[in-house]
Amino acid sequence: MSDALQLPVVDLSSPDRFSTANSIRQACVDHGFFYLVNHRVGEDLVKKVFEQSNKFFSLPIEDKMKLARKNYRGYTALYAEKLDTTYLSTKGDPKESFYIGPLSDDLNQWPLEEDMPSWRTTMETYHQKVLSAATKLLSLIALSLKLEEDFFVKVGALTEPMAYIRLLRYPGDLDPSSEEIYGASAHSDYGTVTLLMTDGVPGLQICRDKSVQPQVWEDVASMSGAFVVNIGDMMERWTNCLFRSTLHRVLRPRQDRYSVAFFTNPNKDCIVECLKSCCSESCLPRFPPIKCLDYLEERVRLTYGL
Ligand SMILES: O=C(O)CCC(=O)C(=O)O
Ligand SMILES: [Fe+2]
Repeated sequence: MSDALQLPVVDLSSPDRFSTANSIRQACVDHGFFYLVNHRVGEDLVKKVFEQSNKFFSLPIEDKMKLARKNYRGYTALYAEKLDTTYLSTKGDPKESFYIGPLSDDLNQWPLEEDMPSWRTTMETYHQKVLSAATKLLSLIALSLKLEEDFFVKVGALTEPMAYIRLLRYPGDLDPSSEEIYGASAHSDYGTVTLLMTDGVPGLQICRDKSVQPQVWEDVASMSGAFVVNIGDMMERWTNCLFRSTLHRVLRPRQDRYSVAFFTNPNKDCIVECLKSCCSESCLPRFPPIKCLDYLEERVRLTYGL
């Protein structure tokens, strides 16, 4: 991994907001991916989330299946998801995951308190902290697009946003002869921004230009303590492809790999439509306006082959 790609670094706590906004713009135009540092999500909390995640995935499969995914929350077993929906031959991705959605409703599923006493509070705290980092980041993204800082607040995106934690485990001990090469097959994320933490085991790759064939894939180096942030498809639609929703995938690891993704999707009724600053007579909107929930439901349906 010595020649792995180093991404641009964005400092979320820098007092110079305009210069930070400029570096975000550059990173989103060039890569659609960057490292986020000084995000104020404590190291101890991140460590606890990985410990609790490890503990949950170590449970017997029967126990995990008691919390099987409902209403987009809960456990998905190995091979349940196929992120590359264009790839017809494989059975699904060899990873297991657990989703925790907005804390404001009662739809989340939690392991029994007596089995995992600090699970729920750890995940709830992480949800709140990362959402607040994402909210701050979105205000800088608004600035970077020459919009008012509170643009995403004003369009309702941040009123009860559909924000999800996805805990992930990619097993390292799969049958070496099995056909899957990828732990997570090639995909782009659906929402505005994703904030990813990993345990440092390599595997993440990005394809910077999805229109060039054959595709060129580059390894992404992890940076201890930093989030790897990437732009999702709704932000790509908002910016009329100025900001890229970059294709990425995860190679099947040689040892167990754990990661925690945080997907920031707008409020379910928020309309995502081309920003005025991103279109002109010579650069027409490439996508029609969509309602966030309709768009997400369609993407999730394809991922699960429903
Ligand atoms: O596990 C990773 O490093 C990436 C996960 C990912 O891309 C996703 O869950 O959308
Ligand atoms: Fe992803």
